[in-house]
Amino acid sequence: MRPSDLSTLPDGVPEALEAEGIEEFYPPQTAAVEAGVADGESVVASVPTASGKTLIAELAMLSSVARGGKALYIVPLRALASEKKTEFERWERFGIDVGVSTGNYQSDGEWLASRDIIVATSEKVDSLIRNGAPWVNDLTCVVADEVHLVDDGGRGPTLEVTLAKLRKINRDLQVVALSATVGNADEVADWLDAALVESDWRPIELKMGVHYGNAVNFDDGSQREVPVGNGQKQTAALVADALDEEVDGQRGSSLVFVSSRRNAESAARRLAGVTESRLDPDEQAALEELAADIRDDSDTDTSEDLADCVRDGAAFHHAGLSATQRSLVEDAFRDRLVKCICATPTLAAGVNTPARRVVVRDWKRYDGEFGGMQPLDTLEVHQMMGRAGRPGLDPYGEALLLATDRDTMDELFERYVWAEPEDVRSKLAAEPALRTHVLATVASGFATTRDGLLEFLDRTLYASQTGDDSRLAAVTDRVLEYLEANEFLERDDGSLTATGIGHTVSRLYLDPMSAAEIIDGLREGVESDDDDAAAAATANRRSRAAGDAEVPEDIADADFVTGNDLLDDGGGERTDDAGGDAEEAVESAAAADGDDGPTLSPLGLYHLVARTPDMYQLYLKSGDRATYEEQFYEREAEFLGHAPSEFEDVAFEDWLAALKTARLLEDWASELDEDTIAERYGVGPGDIRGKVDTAEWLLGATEQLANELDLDVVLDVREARKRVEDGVHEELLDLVGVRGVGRKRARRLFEAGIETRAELREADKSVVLGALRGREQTAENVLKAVGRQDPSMEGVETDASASAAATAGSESGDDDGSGQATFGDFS
Ligand SMILES: Nc1ncnc2c1ncn2[C@@H]1O[C@H](COP(=O)(O)OP(=O)(O)OP(=O)(O)O)[C@@H](O)[C@H]1O
Repeated sequence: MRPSDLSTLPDGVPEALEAEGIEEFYPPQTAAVEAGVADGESVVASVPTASGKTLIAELAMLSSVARGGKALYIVPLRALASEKKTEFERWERFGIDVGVSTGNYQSDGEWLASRDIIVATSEKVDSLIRNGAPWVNDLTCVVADEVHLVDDGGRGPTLEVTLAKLRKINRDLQVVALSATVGNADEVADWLDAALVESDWRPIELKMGVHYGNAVNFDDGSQREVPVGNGQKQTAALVADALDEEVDGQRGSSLVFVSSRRNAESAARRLAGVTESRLDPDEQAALEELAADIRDDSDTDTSEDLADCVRDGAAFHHAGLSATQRSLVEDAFRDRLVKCICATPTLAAGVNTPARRVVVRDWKRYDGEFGGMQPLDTLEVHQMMGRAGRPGLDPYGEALLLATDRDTMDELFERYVWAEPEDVRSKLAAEPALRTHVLATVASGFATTRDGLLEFLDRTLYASQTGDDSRLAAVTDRVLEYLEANEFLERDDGSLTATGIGHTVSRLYLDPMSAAEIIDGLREGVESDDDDAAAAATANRRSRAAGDAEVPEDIADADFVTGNDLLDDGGGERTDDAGGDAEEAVESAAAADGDDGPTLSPLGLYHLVARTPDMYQLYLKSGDRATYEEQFYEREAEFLGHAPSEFEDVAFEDWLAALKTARLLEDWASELDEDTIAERYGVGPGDIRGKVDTAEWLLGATEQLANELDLDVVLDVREARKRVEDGVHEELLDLVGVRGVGRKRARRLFEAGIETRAELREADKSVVLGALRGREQTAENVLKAVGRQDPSMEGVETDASASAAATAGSESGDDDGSGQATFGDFS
């Protein structure tokens, strides 16, 4: 079957598809068309990676739009949202408007309402529904990408409930769910009342095998000799072997999956030795440039390490990298410039980075629940393996595991090569998931009674899988009690109503437990301020719920698909749609808040939001406990709420971990440079941005809660929020991160008229940066160096005043923390 055989697509689209090289549909695509995907029928497609799932979704969406409808494409990661948007934008020349809505891209409701295809994360869609986005009612087609992630305990329930809500809003909705090959795709199809397209077909052969001794043993019984030299590691031998084999003039690139960030970094450093010796001069020159771009993006040790590896043709990839660095690495790998990436499993979660050879080096991870290292799920390993084989580039893909003894080789064949992936199981019947979704379901009017609520939950995968709703009912009842006790819901004769504050919590996209913690902390702060802040802070200690158990340091860095990455990526989505007029209300409350000055310290507020379940706290590493215990006693009077005693071990550690996170935010707000923050807290630039984004969102929510509850602390909260926000002004974002330019220096450059990275490049960067750093340099010289003399800068310091600024700089925390002169204070 060919695109031109379809009469449902908008005019011109079939020809455009054929011009792109899609002359015949792949077999799973033909099966989906036969199941009615282009005629408005719901379909679940459970097929291997790279087998053309996106086109199945496009056929559904484009046909739906051609019939006058509107389509929504739900992605699991923000990074994927922009990737998909760019992909779909090629349809704009046929009059199809594409929009994206994620935390990063704020798009107003009306503009989104005018789009034909909207791409969004599931959290964003959930938030849009909670905030009553009217266009949601007009949807005719919804695509759920990577639907097997409903199995994820953290984010799965949001996708599950969101699909249930969308289907309740619009009974005729076409649902197209794209899934990896899983054990029970039929159950997912049953749940969605969809036809099932299931297939093992792939456009490129995927050979799976295990390297043991001096050879790879493949699933088809064949062997490939890959000797491991003396002192060499198996991974290095395999990466070298792929690179040394030219097929159609192309050498093979490799993707190596490891269990933690630290492992990714050290493996990349080692493998850089393998790739470096195989680069040609053109590649070397291009990689030098790429390394410079990576250094330009951020000023931390992580960036430095990454740039060093990239210069030699290898890279690491994990959540500690900034978004820009991640995409630079991904693009260079796709362009075959970077020959090898060592990645944590996040990279397997859909971002399009195929390689000829995939090596799953670490197949165990630390599991706090079961203790010790546990094998990864088959599904997860299959997702990593599925990255092997680049369509159109490689004749085949190879996915390899490593064994150092025969028993392990047998185990790996059993567990991953021969095994079928696990079933997808709903994770909805857990209190943390239901706490937030029950409140939102009632607040947005999807249910008004307990029975109505249970009936709604009956539409979920959980209900359809278990057929027994007693557990769901039991957890729901416990959650209802919790929500009532915290005054988010009222129950009267079986009817359920969200309170005013309950509505706000739902719209703000807060976990009700975060909201309860924040409200308690604020109230406590107001009361203890009335009494005596210092005395009250030490009184009334009580135990808090158990937090994270101690985790070995290296393991604490591990970031798996089900862990920090996904949650950081979407969990902290901001809901600017909520309470559009709240800003105004806060203004008036602030005006009425006639305080003489702040009564709650920013650190106290950072700590308050850092201990909510919506913030992923920093871990305490070895040696941290003593540091933060000391700070705990020094800053005790600033904490809001009841601190646990040091004898309550787990709760106390949890409190200290929140203090560490709060201290990072405090350092950020005081404009300490990124490099020093990264080193002090043992984090990467991506982590810093993640914490800051989440804190901004939570402090904004705290401000609205304080206002709504009429607590006399609105100004304090606003002050704390602004400090975090002003850590980097929007206008400075482009400059911050250029190597050697922290936030303070960016401001100086901005004031001197250099407002963008491009302008900085145009100017002689080394001269400018030299001037920024040098003790002898004056502002005047800097301006001269960049060929500008802004009249508003008249009267900038002379040499003498600059050296005075240098001395002051060392006290007030200048940009690089070295006490050297920046270029004085123009303002
Ligand atoms: N019928 C076809 N003929 C030729 N090429 C195709 C066809 N369908 C899809 N492709 C191409 O195959 C590649 C892989 O497709 P796609 O990215 O949609 O796979 P996928 O199943 O979504 O993969 P993943 O699971 O990795 O997200 C793309 O480059 C796409 O353009």
